[in-house]
Amino acid sequence: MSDEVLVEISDLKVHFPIKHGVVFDRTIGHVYAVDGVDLTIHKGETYGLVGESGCGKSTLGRAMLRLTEPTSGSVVFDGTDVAKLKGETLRKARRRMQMIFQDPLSSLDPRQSVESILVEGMRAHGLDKDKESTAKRLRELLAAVGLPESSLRKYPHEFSGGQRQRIGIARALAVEPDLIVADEPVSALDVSVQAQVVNLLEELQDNLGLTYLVIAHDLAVVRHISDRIGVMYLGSLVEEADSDALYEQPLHPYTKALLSAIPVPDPVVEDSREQILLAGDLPSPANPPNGCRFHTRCPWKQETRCDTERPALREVEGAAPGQRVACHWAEDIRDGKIKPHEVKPELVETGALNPDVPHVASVVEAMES
Ligand SMILES: Nc1ncnc2c1ncn2[C@@H]1O[C@H](COP(=O)(O)OP(=O)(O)OP(=O)(O)O)[C@@H](O)[C@H]1O
Repeated sequence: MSDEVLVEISDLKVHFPIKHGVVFDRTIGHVYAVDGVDLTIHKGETYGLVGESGCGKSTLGRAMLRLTEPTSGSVVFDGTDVAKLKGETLRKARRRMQMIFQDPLSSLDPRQSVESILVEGMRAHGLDKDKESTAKRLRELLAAVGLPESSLRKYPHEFSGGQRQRIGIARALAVEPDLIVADEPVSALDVSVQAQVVNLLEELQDNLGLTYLVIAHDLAVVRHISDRIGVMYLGSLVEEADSDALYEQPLHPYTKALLSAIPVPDPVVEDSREQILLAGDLPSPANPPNGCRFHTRCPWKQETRCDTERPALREVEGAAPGQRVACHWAEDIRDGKIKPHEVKPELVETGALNPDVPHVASVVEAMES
């Protein structure tokens, strides 16, 4: 990873209008899917974006690539503001930023052969110069993702889930991108296959100098491949840090809760660990709470600052270099000066935060073996 910045996102907002009415389509509100995100990705790094379903991760990824139009803010890619690009310049910039999706079957056209899928993007960007060099490139792409040459004549339904994801990766690579946004790239795959695809992504990054934004709700997967991690909650980043620092000393109550839901394989350690339970459901992004968005579920919530003042993402003394947190009380919570409130058992609602226990443990094991 270099110090050179590839993507700089500033105060990015994506608000989807909520329409109502049969004759007149009135806007009666907005879904604040992304609501003021600042984020920097360096060349060659893997930035992991985590958070519960619905917190705005995919929308942020899509807005970065301008597949979704941002409401405001800027996305500067390699020195150029993507939001200002039009026509040919936008098309050129898009070649350099590709996306891999969660469900390769629905993102690959079932009527197209693998050859046609791979050539399509190359053709759109004028990279299929002549028959011979295109054939050579197709062979290289398949070799890079570990598929046999015979795959070219086959159709998506003839492959397994893991193989289809390899086709999706080859399709992204076909246009020689610099940045790949991988939206839940392995969550639809079997555990053993997940590790293979994650390892392939890492290998490709080493060989081709790619930069990744990996979106996932599964912290185990993100930890393994990310250099840095951003934790999202209701449209904004609540914490950002180097991967190891985030796991060793999480500062935001939401990050602590997410991490405490990951099981540790050692039962003695597991029993002695603090389990942070969150009260209540994730609020609707159409009606986010005032002040700190997390205050309705936070075990450390303090009157009245948390309900009224939205905390900025900031550095905290004594934290790891580059670690930033959006909590008014991060130091006091870390130093034990503020104790968590007791959560009434009937209010406890951890479903969304409680990953499937054996699943997460086995992914980690498979990746470490
Ligand atoms: N095109 C759209 N129009 C209206 N609302 C949308 C649109 N796309 C997403 N949303 C809403 O924006 C919010 C954020 O969605 P998003 O898909 O970005 O979240 P996510 O964190 O990626 O979740 P998931 O993992 O379930 O995809 C959700 O409430 C979603 O319903």
